[in-house]
Amino acid sequence: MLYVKAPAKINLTLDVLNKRPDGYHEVEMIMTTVDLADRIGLELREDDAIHIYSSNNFVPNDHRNLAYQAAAILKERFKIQEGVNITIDKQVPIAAGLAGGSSDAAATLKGLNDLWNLQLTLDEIAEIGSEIGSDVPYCVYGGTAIARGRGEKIEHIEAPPNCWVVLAKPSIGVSTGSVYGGLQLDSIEHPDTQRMRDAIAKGSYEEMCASVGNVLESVTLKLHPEVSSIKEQMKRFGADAVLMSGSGPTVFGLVSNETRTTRIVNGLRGFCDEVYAIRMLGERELLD
Ligand SMILES: C[C@@](CO)(OP(=O)(O)O)[C@H](O)COP(=O)(O)OP(=O)(O)OC[C@H]1O[C@@H](n2ccc(N)nc2=O)[C@H](O)[C@@H]1O
Ligand SMILES: Nc1ncnc2c1ncn2[C@@H]1O[C@H](COP(=O)(O)OP(=O)(O)O)[C@@H](O)[C@H]1O
Repeated sequence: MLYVKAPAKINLTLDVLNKRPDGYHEVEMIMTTVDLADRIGLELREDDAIHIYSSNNFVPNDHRNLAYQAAAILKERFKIQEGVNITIDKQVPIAAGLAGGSSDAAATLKGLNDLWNLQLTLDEIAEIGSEIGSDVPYCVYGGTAIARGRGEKIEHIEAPPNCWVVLAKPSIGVSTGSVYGGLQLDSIEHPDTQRMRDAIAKGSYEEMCASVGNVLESVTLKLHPEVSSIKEQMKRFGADAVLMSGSGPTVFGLVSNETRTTRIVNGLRGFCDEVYAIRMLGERELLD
């Protein structure tokens, strides 16, 4: 069995520039990997089948699973006669704005590239990943990056200043498509992506905290007011910056010290079922 890590991401910024004729939105967003990951197990089968196993009942076990789609696309493109058992040890909250499914797909592509000896480069794997979902190419590389286009054009940047990240996921799932669909393009308050980029380049934690922003936040907050109260609680307990990740509903808080991190986690436990205190993992080479 080959095991591959599939880490979650958070969006430090997420801006939407316009809506494209193909229905997708042109984005500009800074993403960074955090230290919370699914573990994907890959085991080849002699027959032609792809089987998904997961102890989490919310993980689809058929073609709807993005890891299944990753295996299917490689099998078809490279005419592979073998099948594969894919075991997903789910640690990343589902439908949360943390790219868990996309990261599972990316890890499956990378693992099968090795097992089937396909000798694809990371760029080639990312290109194939873009057919599965907009976030998959970023997940193939991991680390810290600016994503553009519909999310698939990746520019790597340096890691942000390290800090604690508190994640709080309310027990609702959010559909990414309906959040993008609910966006009022003429009344967007754009985050300052360049300011975030400069803050990261300077290694300034304070500037980074002052520059977070996500245009999808107001859409999800309207649909799910509980996200708003989690944001308020996180601020009240002392996070230095608080933002929703991706299309939500997970809220993350950035915190510079451990004592305050513990206080925030304890404070949130009464309000929210899923709370995690983790670290940023913004360097690509730390991922394996
Ligand atoms: C919002 C973000 C931010 O990182 O992440 P999540 O909240 O999913 O983690 C991403 O843009 C999500 O990427 P991903 O989840 O891969 O989206 P896809 O499967 O490609 O698309 C799902 C749906 O979202 C909408 N969509 C997605 C990406 C984009 N740039 N414009 C869009 O309008 C489309 O309606 C599409 O049908
Ligand atoms: N491997 C997977 N893990 C989790 N969800 C998956 C997976 N494959 C497909 N899905 C489906 O994709 C949807 C979005 O899941 P996920 O990738 O966790 O969220 P997000 O895109 O918000 O980060 C879920 O509703 C789930 O049914």
